[in-house]
Amino acid sequence: AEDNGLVMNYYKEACPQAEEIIKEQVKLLYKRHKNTAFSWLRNIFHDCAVQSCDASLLLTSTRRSLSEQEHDRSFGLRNFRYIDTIKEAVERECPGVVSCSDILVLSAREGIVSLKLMQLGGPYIPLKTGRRDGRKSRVDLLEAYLPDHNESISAVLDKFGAMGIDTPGVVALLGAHSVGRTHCTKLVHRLYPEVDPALNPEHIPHMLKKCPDSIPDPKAVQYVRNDRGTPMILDNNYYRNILDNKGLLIVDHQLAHDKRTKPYVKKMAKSQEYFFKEFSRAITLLSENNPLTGTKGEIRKQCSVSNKQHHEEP
Ligand code: HEM
Ligand SMILES: [Ca+2]
Ligand SMILES: [Ca+2]
Repeated sequence: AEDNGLVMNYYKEACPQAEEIIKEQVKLLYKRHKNTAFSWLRNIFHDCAVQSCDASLLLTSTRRSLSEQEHDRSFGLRNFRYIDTIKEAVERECPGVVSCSDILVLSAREGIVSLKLMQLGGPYIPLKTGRRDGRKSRVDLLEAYLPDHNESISAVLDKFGAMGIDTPGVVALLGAHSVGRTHCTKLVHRLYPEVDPALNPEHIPHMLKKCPDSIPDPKAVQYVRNDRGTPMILDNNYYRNILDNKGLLIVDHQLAHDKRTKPYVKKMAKSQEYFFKEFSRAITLLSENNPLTGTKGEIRKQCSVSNKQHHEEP
């Protein structure tokens, strides 16, 4: 990320209020729908890790192409319509200036603020801007970039390593699972036909109560909270959970047991400060993955459709 074309406060001339408007909108949305903060945090992973922070994630399906949102690894992503709310607020002030990819990245930063990171002594993460929006959804490439919930730690480290994110960075990013939820579809293989013996027996009754069916109705909203202790707070409780065998996903569990990652898990479980330091470093790296700058890409008018599509299908 030496010179990727991104700069601090890219919009200072063309739209000086941009970052403030995004901050205000994320705050207002959080007041009305707390779970929007989880979405902004998850979005930065699902967009930036898939080739580029180019807002490819935000494109919906068209006649010709399937959206990344429709992939099984995107299951549970939500609140996209509120990205439009933020974009519309920015467009009212400066039409056609601020990219959806910058909105996605900055909303993640503000979502992190809503999740109390700063109140706990964490930093306000300074992030560069100047990203432009891609024109295509990359569903065909998604599996090559986004690890699945049961992937090996080796594969996870490789995928993040390709973005320049090292082992402590990966361990810190998975700390995002200190908030939000996981649907039963991603968990039932650990409960049925028999309970995974690696799970903490104290955690099992709760999981069985929340996921009572071995084949959950995909339409029913059945889920377990990622961190029962502090579900709305981005803290280091995740690391204590996974060391205690209360990690929900196989990757969460493995993170606490693989010899490459375990030392960092222990360190982050002990030190909130160390977690915050690594987390903000890794979020910065993730946010700068392979951006489109200069004359590449476009500034989308509406985040869910590329500009060309916008004209073809009004
Ligand atoms: C190996 C990497 C990862 C895997 C396999 C993974 C997988 C998952 C899965 C399966 C869920 C549950 C979705 C659902 O059922 O609704 C989830 C939730 C979540 N993930 Fe990850 N994740 C990974 C890394 C990350 C990273 C790096 C971040 C952010 C920096 C992140 C943020 C979140 C958040 C905030 C939620 C809760 C979403 C909500 O409540 O709406 N994850 N993840
Ligand atoms: Ca992308
Ligand atoms: Ca928590």
